[in-house]
Amino acid sequence: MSALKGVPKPTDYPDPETTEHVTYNPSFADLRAYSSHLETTTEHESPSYVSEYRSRSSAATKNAVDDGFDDDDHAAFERGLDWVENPDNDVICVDRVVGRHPEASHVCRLYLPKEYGRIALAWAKLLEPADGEPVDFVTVQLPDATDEPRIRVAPDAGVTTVLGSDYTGEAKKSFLRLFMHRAKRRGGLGLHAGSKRVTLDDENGRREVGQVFLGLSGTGKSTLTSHGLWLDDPEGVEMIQDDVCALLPSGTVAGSEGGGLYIKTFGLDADEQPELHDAATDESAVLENVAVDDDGTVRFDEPRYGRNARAVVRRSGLDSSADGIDLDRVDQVFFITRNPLMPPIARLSAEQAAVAFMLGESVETSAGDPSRIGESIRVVGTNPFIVGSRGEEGNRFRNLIADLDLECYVINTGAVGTDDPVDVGVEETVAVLEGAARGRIEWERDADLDLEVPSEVPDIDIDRFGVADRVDDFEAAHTALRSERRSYLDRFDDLDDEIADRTY
Ligand SMILES: Nc1ncnc2c1ncn2[C@@H]1O[C@H](COP(=O)(O)OP(=O)(O)O)[C@@H](O)[C@H]1O
Ligand SMILES: C=C(OP(=O)(O)O)C(=O)O
Repeated sequence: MSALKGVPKPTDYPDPETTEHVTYNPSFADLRAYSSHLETTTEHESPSYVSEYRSRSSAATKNAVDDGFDDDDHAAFERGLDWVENPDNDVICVDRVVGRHPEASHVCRLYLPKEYGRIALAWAKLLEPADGEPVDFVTVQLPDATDEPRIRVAPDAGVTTVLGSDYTGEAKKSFLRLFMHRAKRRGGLGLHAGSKRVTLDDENGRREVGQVFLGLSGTGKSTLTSHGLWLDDPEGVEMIQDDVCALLPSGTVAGSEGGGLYIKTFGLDADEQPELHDAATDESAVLENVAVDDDGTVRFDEPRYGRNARAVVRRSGLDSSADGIDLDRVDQVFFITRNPLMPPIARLSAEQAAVAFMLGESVETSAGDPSRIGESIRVVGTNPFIVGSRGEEGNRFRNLIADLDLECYVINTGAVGTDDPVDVGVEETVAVLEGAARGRIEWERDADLDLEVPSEVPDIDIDRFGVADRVDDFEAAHTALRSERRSYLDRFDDLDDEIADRTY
């Protein structure tokens, strides 16, 4: 039993190099072997697993900054530490690095029971190996420790204990949450966002456009950052990062995961998303909660184990991956929404962008709370992993983008309209993004929405997506939405008034 009271520091955990019962940095092959009893091997020779927990347990997650910890919370850390220290346990420990930029790079250490090698395998493929630097973040994940999940995060110490959940996303997000927290402590901001670089060569000459996409889990960051926009050489797209970035005061958008992506696979279609489909059917992928028959046939179209089916795909297996994970310069920021009263794209002023950031309008997806799929939600920064004041987060976002000459847009990747809704499909969003990158969208003021919306987008019939035409009593719905937005923003005491005053 550890003598420690409270939250351990990373250095309080046993040294995996010298502790006999800890298997340190096993190979991918070994990690796979430890979970062979849980594996169905796919037709592509990749391993596939089914987990008991198939999404994050957000309601069971507390952090010491926002929630305040009592003895019970501290006991969760002691439980994790005791388990790692106990020589009777078969412990594996894997080190990885999150982030490559010198101002946003941290060594992460994950401890797990050996039989859950599959979690370490999937997670280790997302990140890059560490090179012996001191450890910054530690997570202990013990899926069988409790009947109900309990996830406790101590941001300043850099440690997380996950009890009772075997979902790989808990390990993944435990480190990314702290990566974002450290970026904020250093004057930047962690973003739940992906980034890409689009190279264009058209009548306006050769140029590169850096794009960043902020969105809630399951709303399109990976899909849109990985998509090649159907461009042909010498034009092209590079996926730089798909999930979490750090906006540094210099304007650089530093990436976090240098090894792979944790993509959603339900409905993954070879024609619609060729790059991701190829990567998910590569031997190097790790599948979770995907329908795989006993003979190894993979069925991405079947929600056999729920809709939050996932694959870890390697950047090396993804055609659109860039070598780097940092975007030196961002030109365009897209807020992904799923609010049915929003058009497929609207152009925002810098002040409206800070409003969009704060509103974080979306709907619940299978990655968040599967029991509430489709319900409207607001999450500041579309980032459920913020630690600390949300209002200050909005002020920081506005201050950081104020000096960068950015174009900001909100895009709706869900349905437009409530009474006669129409889905904005991936192909339509991709056309909108290509139009925005080339500067070929014609804009007009929409008096109903009080926003700038497209009158023309090359290759799609944008008139099909008129919001007011698809809502029976649009005026009443829009008035209610505006006042709801305003009272929501009023809840953030420390949000600067000039941001709240720009509510659209
Ligand atoms: N217009 C759209 N744009 C992006 N994704 C869409 C769109 N319509 C439907 N989808 C689906 O939504 C899901 C988005 O998941 P993903 O890209 O993994 O989200 P994230 O990376 O934000 O967690 C995919 O299953 C994708 O096929
Ligand atoms: C892993 C998760 O996040 P994302 O969908 O952003 O990959 C998750 O929320 O479970």
